[in-house]
Amino acid sequence: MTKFLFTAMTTTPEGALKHIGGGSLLIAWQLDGKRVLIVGGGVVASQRIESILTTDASIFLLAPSDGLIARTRRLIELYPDHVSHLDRTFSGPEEIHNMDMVLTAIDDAEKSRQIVLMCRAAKIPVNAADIPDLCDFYFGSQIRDGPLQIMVSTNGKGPKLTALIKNRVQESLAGVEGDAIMKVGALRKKLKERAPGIGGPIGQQRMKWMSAVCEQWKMTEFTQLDEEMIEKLLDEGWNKKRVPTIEEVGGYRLYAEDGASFPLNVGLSSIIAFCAGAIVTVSVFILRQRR
Ligand SMILES: C[C@@]1(CC(=O)O)c2cc3[nH]c(cc4nc(cc5[nH]c(cc(n2)[C@H]1CCC(=O)O)[C@@](C)(CC(=O)O)[C@@H]5CCC(=O)O)C(CC(=O)O)=C4CCC(=O)O)c(CCC(=O)O)c3CC(=O)O
Ligand SMILES: NC(=O)C1=CN([C@@H]2O[C@H](COP(=O)(O)OP(=O)(O)OC[C@H]3O[C@@H](n4cnc5c(N)ncnc54)[C@H](O)[C@@H]3O)[C@@H](O)[C@H]2O)C=CC1
Repeated sequence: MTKFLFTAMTTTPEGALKHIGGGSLLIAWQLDGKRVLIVGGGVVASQRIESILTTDASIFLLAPSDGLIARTRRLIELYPDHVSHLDRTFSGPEEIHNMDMVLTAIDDAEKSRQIVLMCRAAKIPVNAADIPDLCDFYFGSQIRDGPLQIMVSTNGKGPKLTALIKNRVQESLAGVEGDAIMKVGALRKKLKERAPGIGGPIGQQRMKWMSAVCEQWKMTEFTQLDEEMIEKLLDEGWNKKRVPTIEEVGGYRLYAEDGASFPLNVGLSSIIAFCAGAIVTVSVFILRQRR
């Protein structure tokens, strides 16, 4: 099945056309400086706050104090610069005025529907936790590691399964990806300084070289990059139109596999040291017993 989906994404347009419709657009929505209204203060609202806190949006949490669960209350206390509590029940269309996004998470389906319709009239994107059919977009199960963001969605068909599939994806990660991406980001920034310009032949060359480096280096090798090594990688690589190895830029090939959590050389020497220590301890113990 996975293969099938990949095929649809990567082969000819005719192949992709077979799978048109029925899905959602998966995008990373930038909310910097935007105003997000969350209506409700229960379990789902607290999850919504946590999701939106990963962005740079201003959150307005509209719910009566006596309906807040402890987690929501705590989030309001912890992040006063990001979350403003509006202590009341939803009163009418003026509540959505100037909002860029609205999320309802209330235990009142009729009110939720009314809020959605108000948002629709005002052209404000809206998610109603209890009415999938009326949502402009769905939430999904998320994995986050710095700039790495992975979302699993079943398009409203099986929310619990999203969490289980997310766990499987999480298990397949080495835990170094976020760090590696940060370093790749720093490398791309320096490359653009060295070879500036948007598009054109220089843009093509930059993309080709960056893609080649990403393909040939391991994730764990990227994590070693510091400013000095980045300069060397650009001197020896970009300037000479080739991809140097990690050793050539002053790093070392530490890991047997991307997922290995200890350096091979340190790992081996630790094992030898451990075995030697164990032999000495056992010998001393046996000698003492004999006396
Ligand atoms: C359509 C959608 C709208 C939206 O909320 O955006 C929606 C709708 C509904 N969920 C309901 C139930 C449950 N939702 C969860 C959990 C999650 N639900 C999430 C998303 C979504 N839920 C959107 C579609 C996502 C998709 O399919 O890809 C997750 C992924 C993200 C998040 O909410 O942040 C988060 C897991 C996060 C994580 O753990 O990683 C659990 C399990 C649990 O709580 O442990 C249950 C109980 C078990 C079950 O029903 O599966 C019901 C009530 C159904 C009823 O009354 O029977 C409705 C309304 C309905 O379906 O009518
Ligand atoms: N999308 C999802 O993942 C899930 C959705 N749900 C649905 O989400 C909804 C919320 O679930 P929970 O957070 O568990 O509910 P909850 O009962 O814990 O919280 C409801 C909150 O809404 C507030 N509220 C009610 N009417 C309000 C109004 N008019 N104005 C402002 N605040 C109001 C209450 O004070 C309370 O804080 C339910 O309809 C539930 O069926 C439930 C589980 C998962």
